[in-house]
Parts: sequence; C-alpha cells; structure tokens
Amino acid sequence: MSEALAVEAHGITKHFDGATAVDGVDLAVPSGSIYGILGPNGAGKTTTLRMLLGIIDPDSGERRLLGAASPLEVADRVGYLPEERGLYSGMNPRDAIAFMGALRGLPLKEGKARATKLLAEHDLPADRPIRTLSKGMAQLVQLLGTIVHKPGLIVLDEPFSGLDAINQERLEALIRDQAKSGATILFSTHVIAHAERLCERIAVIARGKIRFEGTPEEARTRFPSRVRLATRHAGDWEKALPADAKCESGLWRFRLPEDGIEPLLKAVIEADAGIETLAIEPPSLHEAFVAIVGDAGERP
Ligand SMILES: Nc1ncnc2c1ncn2[C@@H]1O[C@H](COP(=O)(O)OP(=O)(O)OP(=O)(O)O)[C@@H](O)[C@H]1O
Repeated sequence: MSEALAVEAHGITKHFDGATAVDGVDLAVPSGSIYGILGPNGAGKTTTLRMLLGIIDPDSGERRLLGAASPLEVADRVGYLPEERGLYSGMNPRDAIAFMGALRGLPLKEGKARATKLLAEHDLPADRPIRTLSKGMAQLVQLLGTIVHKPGLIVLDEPFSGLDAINQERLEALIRDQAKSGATILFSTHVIAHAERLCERIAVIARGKIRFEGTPEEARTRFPSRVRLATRHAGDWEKALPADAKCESGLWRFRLPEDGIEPLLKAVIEADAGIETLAIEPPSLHEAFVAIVGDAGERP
C-alpha cells in the first residue's frame, strides 16, 4: 500500500441482517484528487464511506486512510460531511464551525478566527442562530465546519443534495478550491453532472459492487457514440439507417454503427438528400452511468 493513495480499500464487505450491503469493494483514491463514488439509491455508497472512515468496521477486507491502517488514528486529518445533516440550531455559525473544528483537535480560539474568515469569504452570516438560516445556508455552514481544521482528506456524503442550483455551484467552487490547496476530496453522489464536472476519477457502485472505475472519459468511451442526422429530403437512403434509428421532428438519432458512419453518408450523398445536421458524440456520463448500473440490475 503506497502513500500516493489517500484512501485504499481491498475487498471490504459488509452484511446487515444477512443481506450484503457492500460486497468486496476495492478503491484507490490518488492523493490530491477529486474522486466520486457514484451509485443509485441503496447501492452501498454510505456504508462504504463509513467503513473507510472507521465509523463501522468491515466484516472482511482492509482499508487504509492517509497511510494509516486504523482510520481513527488519522481522524484529525479528515473532514466528514455525513448524509444526515444537523447542527445545533441555537448556535451561531461561527461557534458551530469552531465546535466542529474542536472535535477534530483544532483549538477553539483558532477555530473561531478561521470560522469568521471562512464565513465572510463565503458571504454567510456569523452571528445569527442557525435556525434562522435557510437549509442550503446551514448546509454550507456545516461544510465549512467540515474543512475548518484544514483536513488532508475531505469525505462528503451526497454533499449536493438539498442545495439549489446557485448553492450547488458554490459548493463545486469550494471543492475545487480545497483540491487546489492540496486536499483529497472523496464524495458520493447519484447526480452525475457534478461528478462529470469535478472528478478526475470515479467509481460506479451498484448492488454493493464496483461496476466501473476510471476517468469519466473512460466511462463514456466504453459505450458507442451517438449520431444525430437531419437532411433536407427523405428518400431511399433511409434504408441504410441502422435498425435502432429513431426520428423526431426530422432529426434521426442512432448509435454509431460498428462499421462507422461512412456507408450511410455515401447513401445520403448519392441520394443528394442535403445534410442539415450531422453530429457524432460519445454518450454523456449520465448515459454511461445508466448503462453501467442497468447492467448490474436492481437489488432484489
Ligand atoms: N445500519 C443498517 N442496517 C441495515 N441495513 C442497512 C444499514 N445501513 C445500510 N443498510 C442497507 O444497505 C444497503 C446499502 O445502503 P447504503 O446506505 O450504503 O446505500 P447508498 O448507496 O448510500 O444509498 P442512498 O443513496 O439511498 O443513501 C441498503 O440496502 C440499505 O438498506
């Protein structure tokens, strides 16, 4: 196991009441990267993160966090935003952030000073009771509490859920900033767009198993490209379209045939059909995700 990896897991497995929640998961999160664990509801993301962090122990398998075999040894160098959010509603954001830092070994006075700065930088109030903040604001405050002790590893469980589009963008920016200053970010999500924009690498988990691991680009190029084609004239050339081709408002959509687009193009040109639109694009990460998860089937 090498220190170039912030997080490593080898065959971690967890059963609950006889059912297998996580089944032999291997992970290798490079230090300094933004890494996404993607999966549908119930796939095993939260259970995996909890095992990595040492909140629960795996039934079998090994994990290593920031080089330590026991995750709790490095707890002060880790920040964790759990899926269940919650801050003391009577506290103000400055105290809540300082309190969260203190739980990770940051002296309270230093925590308050950092909290004041962080809140100002993120345009959030410092002194109002948390109960008077919007849900999105409170979530951002909790996130600042997760990073106030400057952890080398930041683990976020579904950090985007419950945030509106503006706050989602703020969170994306914050994640990028943390990565720029050298932290490793590991987050789970079932919203693919965030992972597509942020992650250097992703793992797709479904029914407790890793179904794909690699870059978002590698996930997309595992599947055939999509073609969009519109012409001025219909005609016999349409017989050269592949069997899966569908037409909507004059626009044909189909998978790029294995022998390429050229035989079809030849037919279109010979028929003088007049090409108006021709685009060949790899599938989106969302489409790749649906295909990968679909192959794994539903949890019984
Ligand atoms: N403490 C527990 N006791 C019993 N079953 C559990 C427990 N925690 C998780 N499970 C089950 O393990 C499976 C994986 O759950 P987990 O919460 O890890 O998935 P997830 O990918 O995080 O899903 P979601 O996105 O819905 O939170 C589910 O079938 C869930 O019901």
